[in-house]
Amino acid sequence: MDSLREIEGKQAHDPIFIEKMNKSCSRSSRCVYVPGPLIVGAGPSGLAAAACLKAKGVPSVILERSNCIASLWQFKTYDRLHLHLPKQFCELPLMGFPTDFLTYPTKQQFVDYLESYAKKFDIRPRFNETVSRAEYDPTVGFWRVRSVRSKGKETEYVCRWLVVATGENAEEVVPEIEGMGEFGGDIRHTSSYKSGEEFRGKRVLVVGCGNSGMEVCLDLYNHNAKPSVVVRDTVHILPREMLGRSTFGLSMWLLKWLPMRLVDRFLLIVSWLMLGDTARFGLDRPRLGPLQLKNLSGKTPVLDVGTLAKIKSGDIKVCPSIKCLKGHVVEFVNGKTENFDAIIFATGYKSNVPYWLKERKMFSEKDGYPGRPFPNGWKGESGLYAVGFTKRGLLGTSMDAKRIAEDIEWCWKREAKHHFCTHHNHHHHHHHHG
Ligand SMILES: Cc1cc2nc3c(=O)[nH]c(=O)nc-3n(C[C@H](O)[C@H](O)[C@H](O)COP(=O)(O)OP(=O)(O)OC[C@H]3O[C@@H](n4cnc5c(N)ncnc54)[C@H](O)[C@@H]3O)c2cc1C
Ligand SMILES: NC(=O)C1=CN([C@@H]2O[C@H](COP(=O)(O)OP(=O)(O)OC[C@H]3O[C@@H](n4cnc5c(N)ncnc54)[C@H](OP(=O)(O)O)[C@@H]3O)[C@@H](O)[C@H]2O)C=CC1
Ligand SMILES: O=C(O)C(=O)Cc1c[nH]c2ccccc12
Repeated sequence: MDSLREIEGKQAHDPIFIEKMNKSCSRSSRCVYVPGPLIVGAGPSGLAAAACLKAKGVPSVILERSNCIASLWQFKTYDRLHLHLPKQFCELPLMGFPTDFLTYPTKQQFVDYLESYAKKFDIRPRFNETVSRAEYDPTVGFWRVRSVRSKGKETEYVCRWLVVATGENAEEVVPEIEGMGEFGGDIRHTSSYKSGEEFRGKRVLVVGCGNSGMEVCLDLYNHNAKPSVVVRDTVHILPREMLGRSTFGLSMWLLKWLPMRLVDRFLLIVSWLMLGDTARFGLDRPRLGPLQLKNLSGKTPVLDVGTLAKIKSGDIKVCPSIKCLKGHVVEFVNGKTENFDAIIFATGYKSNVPYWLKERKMFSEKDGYPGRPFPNGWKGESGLYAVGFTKRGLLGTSMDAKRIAEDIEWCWKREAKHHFCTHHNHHHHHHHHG
């Protein structure tokens, strides 16, 4: 709140911006000028970008649709979730995890870490503000960002830099299946699955065998539910650890010395020794190796935390694609039918950027990701940036955030110098309140 008052204060003092504002803010909505970058999304990516900017003396404003930071982690993940990459690969820039965290921090530990991260860098997002539209206005050289609050109140923010941090998991993906509306049981996405507790004794069909689907199956089994999993395609399952090290860490280390093809061969051999031939249980492997596939298509290998053993023992059944639903009956594409009490879609997420960002160059309309491949997706034109769209988890987020802050700092300092000699110099004599 204080930061906003300050912005409005500055705006009120600045004849140039009042003039621009009056000319352009034709809508009845409130208009706010943001002197630094505007960041959309207060997940790890938005926080990392704000912190890196702050460390370089650049103030920013974050708009977040939810009522707290890291809403994906706080509201849309299950209870038993831990980070599945070791902690050193999940730290944000400028502040490490506390030393007492174990290798794979719990989701609560990760959320606590993010809270103290926000506190340390004095990041106070504006909550309950959903960005519904953002467009570059070439006549004034600024981005116009419209946000909607709960009572339908609109604000138009005007800024020089726009940082997109809405994430790869902004909206749930649920397939259309014939008869879905009339299914007799509980039907939901993994984003609203908390624990197997409420499924005790129930027959549950989990659709999708990514990391979410596989772990939810195990959780259901541990709560004495009867889980089955739909596997429609090939999948790489790797043990989370091999040779006493994390598979991810070991892979990163080997990639320093060996080509990806050989590291993949190594991963597949060790996986075969540890897990056996997964195809025997209905889990065929893709033709490409796990790292090559991740690199080319973004498809993440499943890091097994015990699900495979339950598939082997027959406690978790593997099913083919669903053909249609009728009452409590699920018909599969192979013609077989089976009764279920609940269906959980572990079918993943998608970006929501094409819904609100009116821009055609940087982001692909099709999938809502930057068009340029890693590591060059972070920068667009006219002060547009993206953080956290690398398909490389929090490691990718950190890289993006650092680069963006460096880029904006350069521009910001140059502008500050320029303004200092002209009509904007009073900005720099203002004191911060609160
Ligand atoms: C179950 C699960 C486990 C994961 N585990 C790991 C892991 O162990 N290691 C790892 O590196 N990665 C992991 N990931 C990947 C995950 O993407 C990152 O951990 C991280 O959450 C990405 O941060 P982000 O800020 O980019 O996106 P998010 O965390 O999704 O944050 C984006 C924020 O933007 C907000 N937002 C969206 N649209 C708008 C809008 N229009 N207006 C305003 N605000 C908006 C959202 O409410 C949200 O708070 C996991 C993901 C999931 C789903
Ligand atoms: N412990 C951790 O740290 C965890 C991390 N994660 C991460 O979170 C992100 C999201 O993971 P997740 O939620 O698993 O989503 P993913 O997108 O990774 O997986 C979705 C799965 O659903 C399948 N699928 C999609 N549509 C259908 C359909 N119509 N019928 C059958 N299957 C379908 C996909 O298979 P197909 O290949 O055929 O498209 C894929 O296997 C990932 O980055 C993941 O690694 C998730 C859980 C735990
Ligand atoms: O949790 C995810 O899916 C991530 O985005 C990070 C990640 C998990 N497993 C991986 C394997 C290779 C590269 C990134 C990841």
